[in-house]
Amino acid sequence: MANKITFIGAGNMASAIIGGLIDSGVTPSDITATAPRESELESLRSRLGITTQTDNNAAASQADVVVLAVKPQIMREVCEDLSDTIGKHKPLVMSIAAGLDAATIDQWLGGDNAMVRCMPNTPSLVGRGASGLYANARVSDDQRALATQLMEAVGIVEWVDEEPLLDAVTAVSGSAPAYFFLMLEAMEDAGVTLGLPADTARRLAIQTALGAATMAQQSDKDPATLKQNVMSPGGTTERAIQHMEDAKLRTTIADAMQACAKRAQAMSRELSGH
Ligand SMILES: NC(=O)C1=CN([C@@H]2O[C@H](COP(=O)(O)OP(=O)(O)OC[C@H]3O[C@@H](n4cnc5c(N)ncnc54)[C@H](OP(=O)(O)O)[C@@H]3O)[C@@H](O)[C@H]2O)C=CC1
Ligand SMILES: O=C(O)[C@@H]1CCC=N1
Repeated sequence: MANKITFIGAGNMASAIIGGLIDSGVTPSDITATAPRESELESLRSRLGITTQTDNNAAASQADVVVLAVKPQIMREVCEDLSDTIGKHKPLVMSIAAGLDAATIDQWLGGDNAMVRCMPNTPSLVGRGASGLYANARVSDDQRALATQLMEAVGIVEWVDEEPLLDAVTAVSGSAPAYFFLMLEAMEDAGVTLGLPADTARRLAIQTALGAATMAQQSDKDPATLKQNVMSPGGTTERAIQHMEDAKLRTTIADAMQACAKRAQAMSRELSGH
């Protein structure tokens, strides 16, 4: 990938994608990241060898792809400040912000931009990311291929044809690493209550999560069948799963994901004003 990529914002999500891109073979000097504080950039520069800048416009003016990776709440201010530079150079603009639609960001950038909205997740850092992508009508086939290539360097890519579906992607994968981390926390705590040392419980729970996800990915059986295969009639797993069903764990998960998608929609209304 010989394109110059600039990340506006160098926090958790940008550094996860950048780390994954470098591991996948992208030349560090082709990547620039910006943030207001030199102290935050210094550690990224020394750890990853990328170029850093505190000046968003200077960084964007060099780029074929500008990835907007700041918090949604400051996106307007950042975009309005970048609008002249983006208007002049017309890079492909990718936003990874939750709940901010492409048309609003395009308008803040001055309009008529090729925009890809992307909902990535933090496992991008280890090449196991999952990203949902949506392109506006100005994105060319080559730019679409470039966005795919960029995010496939750090995981899998699923394109959606309708932009609101990105709120569903946020619920299913963008926010979802946190659901699994919560499960790991709870399993470690319960393992300790049952008498295991914390580090032993943590290692066993993590390996089991990895093993189950790998089986689900590689098997031709669906998750329900794989679950059934662990459950001997009258055995231990059946008792555990029955407890989860009685406690309405499925409903809790469904409600949590609805709340996640609704929050993305509400953020969009709050921040775009429509
Ligand atoms: N974290 C996640 O799992 C995911 C996040 N996202 C989206 O990614 C975006 C970033 O989230 P996340 O990485 O978690 O947030 P962080 O707060 O970790 O990162 C935001 C970055 O933007 C920098 N920043 C602040 N103001 C400016 C500015 N004016 N110009 C340039 N950079 C600036 C911050 O610097 P400083 O620290 O100095 O303020 C920081 O480096 C959000 O829009 C979020 O919705 C999407 C999917 C998953
Ligand atoms: O919590 C958030 O708002 C961001 C978006 C998806 C994951 N983290």
